[in-house]
Amino acid sequence: MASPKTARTPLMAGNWKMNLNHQEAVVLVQKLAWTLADKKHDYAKVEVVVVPPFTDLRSVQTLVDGDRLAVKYAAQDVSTQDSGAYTGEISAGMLAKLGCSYVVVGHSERREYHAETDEVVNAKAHKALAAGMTPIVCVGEGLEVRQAGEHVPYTLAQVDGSLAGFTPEQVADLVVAYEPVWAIGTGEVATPDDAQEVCAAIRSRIAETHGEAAAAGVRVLYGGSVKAANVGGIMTKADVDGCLVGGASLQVDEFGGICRFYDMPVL
Ligand SMILES: O=C(CO)COP(=O)(O)O
Repeated sequence: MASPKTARTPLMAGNWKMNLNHQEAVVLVQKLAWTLADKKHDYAKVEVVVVPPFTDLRSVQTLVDGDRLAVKYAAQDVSTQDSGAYTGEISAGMLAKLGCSYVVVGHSERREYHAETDEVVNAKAHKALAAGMTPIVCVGEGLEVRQAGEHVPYTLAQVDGSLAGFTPEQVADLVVAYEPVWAIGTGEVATPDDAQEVCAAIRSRIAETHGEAAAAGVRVLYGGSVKAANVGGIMTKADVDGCLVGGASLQVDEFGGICRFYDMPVL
C-alpha cells in the first residue's frame, strides 16, 4: 500500500463523553496545555484535540483564543439538520461558529443508545464537512461480531455506509476511528496487532472505493482503553495514525502522556 505513515500527522483526541462541566473543562484544558508546554510539545508533530460536552465548548473556545493555545477542540455529535424545529439538536453551523475543528460522528454510544444508522452517521459527516469541520467517523464491532470472526467485514460495511457520497479529495482529509465496542471502557484493550489488522483493512477498502490518494491521506485512529502505558505499542503500527481516548483523556497526566506517545515504552 502506497501510504507512508510519515505523511500523516498523528492525532490524539480525548473524548470526554458526558463528563466535566464548563468550569472543570477550563481547568483540564489549562493543565493539559501547561503539561505539554513543559515538554515543549510540538503540536505540528502530534495534533491534540479535546472533545468536551456541548455545554463546555464556549468556555474552551474563550480559553484557547485568549491564551492562544494550540490545543484544538471538537464536538461529540452534530445534527443532520441545519436549523429549525429540532428540539435538543445542535447544528454544524453552531459548532463551526464556536471554532470546533472536528466533530465526532457515529460513536458506538450514539449508534447503540440513539439507534444511529450508517445513513444517519453519513448525513452528520456531510453536515460537519459542509460547515468546514473535519468529521471523525467512528466504526467498530461488538463482542459477538468479534467472537464470530466477522469484525473486518462488519467494520468495512460501516465504513462504506458512513463515507458514502464523499469525493476522494474529501476522504483524504477525513478521520476514521476504529473503536471495537468490546474494548471501550472495559480495560480490554485490543492488541496492537488487532488494531493494525482492522485499521489496515479500512485503509485498503478506502483505496478500493476512493483511490490510493484518499487511502494515503485519510487518518485512521484506534480507540478503546488507550492509556499512556499502552499507547507506545499501538502507535508503532503502520496504519494507526492516532487514538480516540475516553477515560484516560480526563486525567491530564495520562492524556499528556498519550500525546507524547513517542516518549512512551513500546509494550
Ligand atoms: O469510546 C472511547 C473513545 O471515544 C474509548 O473509551 P475508553 O478509552 O474509555 O475505552
